Amino acid sequence: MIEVGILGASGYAGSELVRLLVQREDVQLNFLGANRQAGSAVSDLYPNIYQRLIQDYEVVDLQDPKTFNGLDLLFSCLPHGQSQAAVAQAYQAGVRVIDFSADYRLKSPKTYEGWYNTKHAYPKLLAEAVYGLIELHRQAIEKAAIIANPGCFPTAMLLGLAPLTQAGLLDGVPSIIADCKSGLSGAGRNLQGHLLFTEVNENVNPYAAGVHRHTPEVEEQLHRLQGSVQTQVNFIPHLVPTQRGILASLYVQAQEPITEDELREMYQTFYKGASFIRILKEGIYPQMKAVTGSNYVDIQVQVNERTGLIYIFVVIDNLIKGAAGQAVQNMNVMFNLPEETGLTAIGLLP
Ligand SMILES: NC(=O)C1=CN([C@@H]2O[C@H](COP(=O)(O)OP(=O)(O)OC[C@H]3O[C@@H](n4cnc5c(N)ncnc54)[C@H](OP(=O)(O)O)[C@@H]3O)[C@@H](O)[C@H]2O)C=CC1
Ligand SMILES: CC(=O)N[C@@H](CCC(=O)OP(=O)(O)O)C(=O)O
Repeated sequence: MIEVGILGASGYAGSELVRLLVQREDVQLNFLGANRQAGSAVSDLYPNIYQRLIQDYEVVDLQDPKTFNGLDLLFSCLPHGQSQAAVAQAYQAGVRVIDFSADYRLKSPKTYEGWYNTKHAYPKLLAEAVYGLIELHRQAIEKAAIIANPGCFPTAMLLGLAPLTQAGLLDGVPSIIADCKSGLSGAGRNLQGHLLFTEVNENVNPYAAGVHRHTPEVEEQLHRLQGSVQTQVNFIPHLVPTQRGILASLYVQAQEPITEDELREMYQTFYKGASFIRILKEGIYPQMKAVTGSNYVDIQVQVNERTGLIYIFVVIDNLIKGAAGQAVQNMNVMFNLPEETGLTAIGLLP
């Protein structure tokens, strides 16, 4: 039995994690932490899991050593900034932790402070954290004490760009365009900004173009693959009126000729054995809906021989592969379980 505790269980990402874990016989939920929702019943807030959970959300005191008694793993689904101390306390108590926030994703405290306008109080711990993208860092994840679960947009962008980068096809490319769309649950339950139905329904708009905080996260990972600081990412997120889902459309100027068949084969080879990556057949474009409710990642590649541009399209469910599903995948690998355990549901379509 894996005994886990969840902080931020009442949020969208945390509740998706609860939904995935209550269906597991080999996982025990020791506590479900919350802030404003503390004291309310889980099933009042999330009636979809009504019959499974009768416990209430609670305020979790991480200063109390009893909190960590018997705990094998802490999930922190807190907002960035709030997670820093929680992760450090779990680490100091010898409990492994998976952090959903961005607090431990960047290796440089200076970069973190620059993009998040928050000082990092535990800069030494950044070296301990493993970036939890299993398709790239499996071996380190197996042994990790701290997992920095990747951001939802970076998950889609990096899975789309990794094969190309690994093959050296991004070398010498000064910049790429990452045109991304996200559903509304990406903003969390505690509504950031003006996500009123009347404003977002039947509407699409870009935001934070070129200045979104996921930019350094993607660049840092790409540069690790490139072996040096090279390609810059123009990341332009858009809000679309879906509940869930991310579509990343990535545009890269090819430096040398490559055919679409060669490119597709390169992706198939790179992701051979990757349980959740589906490289689609020629002519089929990925759709958000096809992965909604699942941990799958659908990818298509295309070469425009006229313009020399490579197109890569990636879809994920932001709350599953972009958050809770990826975290469960990491947990499975950390505890020597088959990676797919509890994650094999397929998407909901229509
Ligand atoms: N939504 C998404 O698609 C994704 C989210 N993430 C990351 O996951 C984390 C959670 O995001 P999300 O679920 O969307 O956000 P929500 O706003 O929906 O949830 C935030 C959670 O944190 C709790 N919380 C906030 N402040 C405190 C505090 N001071 N003490 C204790 N609990 C607190 C809230 O409790 P309460 O509601 O009771 O106040 C709630 O449970 C973030 O770091 C986010 O960046 C990562 C990938 C994708
Ligand atoms: C639609 C929307 O608002 N999305 C959020 C994504 C937030 C998120 O989930 O952040 P992490 O993945 O870094 O944890 C945003 O753009 O800020």
